[in-house]
Amino acid sequence: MTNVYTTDEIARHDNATDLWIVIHGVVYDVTAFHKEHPGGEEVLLQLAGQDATECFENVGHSPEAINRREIYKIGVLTNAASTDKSETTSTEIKEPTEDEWQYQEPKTEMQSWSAHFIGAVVVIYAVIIFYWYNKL
Ligand code: HEM
Repeated sequence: MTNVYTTDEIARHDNATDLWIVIHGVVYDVTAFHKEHPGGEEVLLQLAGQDATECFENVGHSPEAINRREIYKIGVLTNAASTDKSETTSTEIKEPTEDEWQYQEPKTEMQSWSAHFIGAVVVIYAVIIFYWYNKL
């Protein structure tokens, strides 16, 4: 069964000899890894015992880094701690799916098919105007 941790519990693992971080609600023990982290040990030390999701995503880690992350997974963050402060005794927390762990590109307002459609209309108009001018 997956281990479930509270933010308070995770916060206790905040140093070089005991270093946990949270990414997308998943808890990683990177004690053994932080010294060999290609991005430097400092960044991981600064976020020790905390949620490192934003930093992890901002860097735009490679798929290799995302896969490597799995080696250090030790459990998940309890929903009670991440969403609200209410007490819960349930340990049956849904494990995030592979999709939830992957970095998702922010959804743009305009879907790509409509962008292509508008692009095509602009091109058609440009061709019509071009021929129209050449006929004059
Ligand atoms: C278990 C967690 C992590 C793993 C396994 C990991 C792994 C890696 C790997 C393999 C790279 C080399 C580049 C790449 O393949 O993308 C890298 C680079 C880097 N990482 Fe991480 N990383 C983790 C967490 C973090 C966090 C939480 C931060 C932010 C605080 C961070 C910041 C960076 C930076 C700044 C680089 C350098 C990027 C560059 O040079 O372009 N990493 N990491």
